Amino acid sequence: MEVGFLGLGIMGKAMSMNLLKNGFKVTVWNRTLYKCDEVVAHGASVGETPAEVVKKCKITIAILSDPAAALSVVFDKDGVLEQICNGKGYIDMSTVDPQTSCKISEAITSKGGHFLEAPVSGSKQPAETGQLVILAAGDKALYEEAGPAFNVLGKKSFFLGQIGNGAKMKLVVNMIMGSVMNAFSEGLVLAERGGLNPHDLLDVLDLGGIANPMFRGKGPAMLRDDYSPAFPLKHQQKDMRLALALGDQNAVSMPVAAAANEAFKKGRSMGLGDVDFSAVLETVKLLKHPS
Ligand SMILES: NC(=O)C1=CN([C@@H]2O[C@H](COP(=O)(O)OP(=O)(O)OC[C@H]3O[C@@H](n4cnc5c(N)ncnc54)[C@H](OP(=O)(O)O)[C@@H]3O)[C@@H](O)[C@H]2O)C=CC1
Ligand SMILES: O=CC(=O)O
Repeated sequence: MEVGFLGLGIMGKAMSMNLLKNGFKVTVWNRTLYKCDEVVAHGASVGETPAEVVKKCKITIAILSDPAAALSVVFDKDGVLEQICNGKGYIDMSTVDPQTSCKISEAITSKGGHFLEAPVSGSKQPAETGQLVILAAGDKALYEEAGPAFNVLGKKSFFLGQIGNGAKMKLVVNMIMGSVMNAFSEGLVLAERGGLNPHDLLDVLDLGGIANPMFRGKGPAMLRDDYSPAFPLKHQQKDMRLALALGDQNAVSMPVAAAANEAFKKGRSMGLGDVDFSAVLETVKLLKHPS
């Protein structure tokens, strides 16, 4: 199967490499062209524009930063809309809000194309090892057609019904993840300032009822101040912001998520937007040790 792939950031590069390794023919496009080099070295072709990729491929996948990027690649000059037509499918795996997904869906389907939103849960390493969780909604026939690609990219796919449900599920999951990361960061600092060994805290957490792969995976690096980006902090803050808007729309009070959003915003203001979201720990460390 020939697949188009738009966006070769942390996730897109890992996912397109996985498709190549598993025998898919892949044509890629990235706004910053040099980021295509590594996947081209592994056999990918390059399209000069999103439109050119869609023209060549029956199914095109995108995974881009945020709603503005997702909309730009579809609606701008040389964008997806210029070539999408009957018989072609477009799958947006970016984390966006349901309104953005609906706007893209309406535009694609008004041209006769098929659209699926399919944001993913799981980060750089699950993307590299094909262990993502795929949260799809929209065109069921396209979901089934994309099954062989989803089986390579993920360990489990969910079909959640109408457009918007995939985005909503992803935002709920990431709202919880961002809130938990803040509580974890406060715990690490509290343990250390309270005279405990934070490595002991990691061991204790790992044996109890709140044991968590995120604590196990990121905790030791956080204690070394190592924030190599797997999930950039700026994207986690975008997800908190979009989840809070969903809370607004549904009159759900979310004081914990609102506080977590503020902490990620603080992280951005400290210049931490491009490092891993676990760097929110630095916003807790900022508070002075009581004398
Ligand atoms: N990293 C992670 O752990 C996970 C991320 N996600 C979500 O997946 C998406 C991608 O994340 P990730 O790969 O980490 O992000 P990156 O920041 O590494 O990559 C972002 C991609 O979007 C492209 N892009 C940004 N703005 C534009 C624009 N205006 N027009 C065209 N292309 C644009 C970038 O192009 P360029 O190279 O030119 O800048 C790049 O290809 C996000 O929505 C994120 O929330 C979901 C699950 C896990
Ligand atoms: O969106 C981020 C993730 O780890 O999932």
